[in-house]
Amino acid sequence: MVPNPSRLDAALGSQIPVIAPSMLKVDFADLATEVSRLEEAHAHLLHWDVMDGNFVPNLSYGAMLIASVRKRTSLFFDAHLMIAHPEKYVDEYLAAGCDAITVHIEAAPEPAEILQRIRAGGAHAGLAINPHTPLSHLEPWLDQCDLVLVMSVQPGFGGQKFMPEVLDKVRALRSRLAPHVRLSIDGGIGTTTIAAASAAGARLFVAGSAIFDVSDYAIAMRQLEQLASSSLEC
Ligand SMILES: O=C(CO)[C@H](O)[C@H](O)COP(=O)(O)O
Ligand SMILES: [Fe+2]
Repeated sequence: MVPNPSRLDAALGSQIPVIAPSMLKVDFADLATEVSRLEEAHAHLLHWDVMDGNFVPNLSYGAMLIASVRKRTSLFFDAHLMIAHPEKYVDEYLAAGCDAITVHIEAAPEPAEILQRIRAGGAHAGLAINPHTPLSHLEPWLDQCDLVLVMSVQPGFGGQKFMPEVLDKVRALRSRLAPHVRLSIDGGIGTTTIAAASAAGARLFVAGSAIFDVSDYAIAMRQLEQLASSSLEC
């Protein structure tokens, strides 16, 4: 299956909040079933957390696994590359069928070429920013991005506590710096935090524990969606 960027628009609508299940807490022994359960729960996309044990102190999976799941589903694939030297690997993620590929500004401080390569490969290009990195590092590249992912935990692990101080970044991006970019927030998003993230301007909400720690994924996702929708900033 080839990447199809227009499906992000279909998935996101204009300003409709979208929940992005993080494929970090799935049952990897039964991955195909997990993907079917998410499809049945009306997930629009899958968020793939790629960790290299170098850029972050944890190791997850890579392009081979994503490519094998690509054969089973047409869901939008949102790859979050928490890896050093992403320029060496981005082509593998394009070939694996990712529809959006996000690299960290801390791993690619001069990302123009990599963003251009992602777009040329037919995918949406995203930049992620860690909680303690100033927004000024992102600013020169915002007009070359389709997505910005604001980390609301230190990247590397699921199940961490949401850092409310990152909401200032979300607000600045939304209101001033990048009002047209799809704003994603990742880490500690759940029923007690999603409303604040939505009110600040996030529209794509990555959630791991808040979905996979609940037995019914559909109920978990619907509740998050409702909380996000009822708190949209004006
Ligand atoms: O990028 C990530 C971690 O680096 C994950 O997407 C994130 O942690 C999701 O998990 P949770 O919702 O449990 O915080
Ligand atoms: Fe992530």
